[in-house]
Amino acid sequence: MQSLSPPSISLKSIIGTRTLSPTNRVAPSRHVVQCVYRFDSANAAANSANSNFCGGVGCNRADWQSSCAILASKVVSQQQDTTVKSGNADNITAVNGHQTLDLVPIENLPKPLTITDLSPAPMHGADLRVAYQGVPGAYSEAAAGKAYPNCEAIPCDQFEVAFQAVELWIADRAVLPVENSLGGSIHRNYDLLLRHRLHIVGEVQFPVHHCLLALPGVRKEYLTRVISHPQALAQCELTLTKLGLNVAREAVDDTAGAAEFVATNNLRDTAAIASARAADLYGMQILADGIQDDPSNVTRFVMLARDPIIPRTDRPFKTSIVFAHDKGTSVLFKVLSAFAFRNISLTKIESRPHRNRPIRLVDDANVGTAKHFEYMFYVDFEASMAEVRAQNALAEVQEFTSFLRVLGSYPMDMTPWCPSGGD
Ligand SMILES: O=C(O)C(=O)C[C@]1(C(=O)O)C=C[C@@H](O)C=C1
Repeated sequence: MQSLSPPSISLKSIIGTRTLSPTNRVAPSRHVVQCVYRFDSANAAANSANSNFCGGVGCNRADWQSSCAILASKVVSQQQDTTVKSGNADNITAVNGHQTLDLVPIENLPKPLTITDLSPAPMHGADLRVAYQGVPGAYSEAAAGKAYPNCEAIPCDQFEVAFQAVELWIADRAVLPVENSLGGSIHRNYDLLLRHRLHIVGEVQFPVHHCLLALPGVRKEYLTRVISHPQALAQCELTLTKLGLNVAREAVDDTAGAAEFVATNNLRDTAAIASARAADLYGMQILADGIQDDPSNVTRFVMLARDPIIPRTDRPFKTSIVFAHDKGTSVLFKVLSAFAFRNISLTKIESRPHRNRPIRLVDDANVGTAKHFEYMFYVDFEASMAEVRAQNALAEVQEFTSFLRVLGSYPMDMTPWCPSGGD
């Protein structure tokens, strides 16, 4: 990943802040159903017989019991002419051969929430409000539209702000990228998943189709740098080189923000990697289309909510967990065998530093002190927490681990594969 070289670009300085009006807020729902996941093997069969094992809330066992609540809020869909809506079929038009939403003048685009905007306040429920990181035209906005077609997408200037927007009832959901097929994991969001108490309630896999954008009239030869989100730069690295663009790469907070930055500052020596929709929104021309190094470039986003959904067995589900062990990686094989013995496929393993205890010292009087790095392991597996085999697997995992948390059990994205479709 390229880091910013001086002068660094602060998107905050170009997008400013926004004060929330009362109508920008979400009322807490009154319809709340409680439920609890139990991984106790002795209770597993009973839990499964009681199809959604709702009703019990007491977490009187170990800390790996995740008690939770299901929000049964009724969301009223309502069109608001002044707001950019992601994925609303009525607004879609074809521009430059791409599907885009109707264009909105830049000054009317919603400004991203910042950390200083976050204050909880009730509101009278309208559309489902979905927080994403970036500015309008970001892939995350489009992913929010795919996940919740009639939602009101709320831009946030940082991932952390999107988490907090949901926790403080400013938004109902957050849609955040966790991994890309070329660029790999978005580590920041793994760390934030652990730090916050939100639940994963769904996933969307979104085809990411990058364009090289410049101001109208600018030619490739004028360019001295390319700016974008570090993931986008990584996903286009080979193609940029093939295009002869051996110029500086600079990282900014999001792809559409890069386009906005070039447009706002009238930079004729700088290109942005972003979506065709960002080109439309910020008045940029597309110098090159489809510049991702692999045509089937896909980013996986997770949807987060304050409360989990009830796991089911009538469609494919995935479950995401995070665990740690006092003795570090030595336990990994045992943990993973709990899934292998039950024929449960893992779809992802990620490890991150154990922030509370990053180093374990092992003293040996004869040879000195070994310094082992400690990790948090994130695992996604293909089963629903409503299945006995998943409950039994987690009961076993719990025996080997000192910390275990279920991040969510949610439907897998099974939408038909269309790699060139999204931007
Ligand atoms: O910058 C954006 O447009 C984003 O939505 C962020 C993001 C990411 O974080 O990976 C999302 C999808 C693409 O992989 C590139 C960037």
